[in-house]
Amino acid sequence: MALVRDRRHLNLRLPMPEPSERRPRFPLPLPPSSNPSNNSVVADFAPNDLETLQVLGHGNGGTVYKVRHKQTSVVYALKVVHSDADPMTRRQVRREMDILRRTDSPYVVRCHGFFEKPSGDVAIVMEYMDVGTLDTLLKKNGTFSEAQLAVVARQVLNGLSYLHAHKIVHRDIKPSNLLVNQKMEVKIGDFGVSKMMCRTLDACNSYVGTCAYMSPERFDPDTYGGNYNGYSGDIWSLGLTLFELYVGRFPFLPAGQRPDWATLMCAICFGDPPRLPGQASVEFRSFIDCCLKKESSERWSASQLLSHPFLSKKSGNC
Ligand SMILES: Nc1ncnc2c1ncn2[C@@H]1O[C@H](COP(=O)(O)OP(=O)(O)OP(=O)(O)O)[C@@H](O)[C@H]1O
Repeated sequence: MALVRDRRHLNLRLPMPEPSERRPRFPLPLPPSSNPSNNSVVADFAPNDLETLQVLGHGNGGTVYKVRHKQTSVVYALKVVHSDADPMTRRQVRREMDILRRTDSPYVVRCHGFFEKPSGDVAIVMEYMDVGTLDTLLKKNGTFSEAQLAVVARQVLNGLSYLHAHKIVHRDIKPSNLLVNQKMEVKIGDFGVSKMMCRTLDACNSYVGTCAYMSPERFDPDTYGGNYNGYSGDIWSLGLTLFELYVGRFPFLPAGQRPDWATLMCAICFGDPPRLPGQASVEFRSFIDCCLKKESSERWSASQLLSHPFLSKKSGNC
């Protein structure tokens, strides 16, 4: 049985090693991007260029700091994975670097550079998102209105549409991986368990990511869509994320119930998709239904959802 790490409420990860991805460690500098037209800025940073201001958070992949570039005073977020991290965590941060250096979208958190310290610590310099995550906002301000969710959904779908067009599956869409800034821009972050699909029929390992947000076909590919390719799994996770931001709690479990892996898996695979409360509009209900189709082949794609009527709701600040 997979290792279940229950670090905090609803953050159940199933970090299974992926045999196809057991690549040897490579020293920095990283291999060049396969996309020569990529103009995302991956600058030269040295550890001494940056001054640490505060800790922003801890994830499975390491610690994220708010830092300031000493010469330019520009503030960044610095994700550091320490040299003593387990091999899987180090593999994840290298995968995250590999993906971030290939992405260039206003809807994906921007990467400004990488470095490896002589101690073996590996660091990613990222754009600083000064509000935090959608999870932070939910805890601070309470639930989101439909108009706010339409704004969030449009931005995340633009990000997913970009990633999927570049054959990148995120595999861990959830409120704490969607970053927000003061301009109310929402960007996809944390690519630690993401995957670049090299071939059209590449299978996607089912047991990575946060299991609470996993789609039925990740647990049971034969019943819910056969060849699991991952793209529609990101849409399921987005549907659950928006649902949670609307009702203020994770949809599959009664309020206050502590989740365990088996209960969640049964609810996701054998139960009906969750239903929004009665006051939800027809458009929102339809949008969530299109994301939460249990049969993965019936789920709408990111580009289809971008033309769903729910997204034309009048905008509202997060
Ligand atoms: N670019 C960023 N700007 C501002 N804060 C950030 C940024 N990236 C991450 N953070 C903060 O650091 C925290 C930890 O991020 P990290 O990506 O390491 O893990 P996580 O997504 O919270 O957890 P997990 O690894 O379990 O998914 C985030 O929850 C967020 O609060």
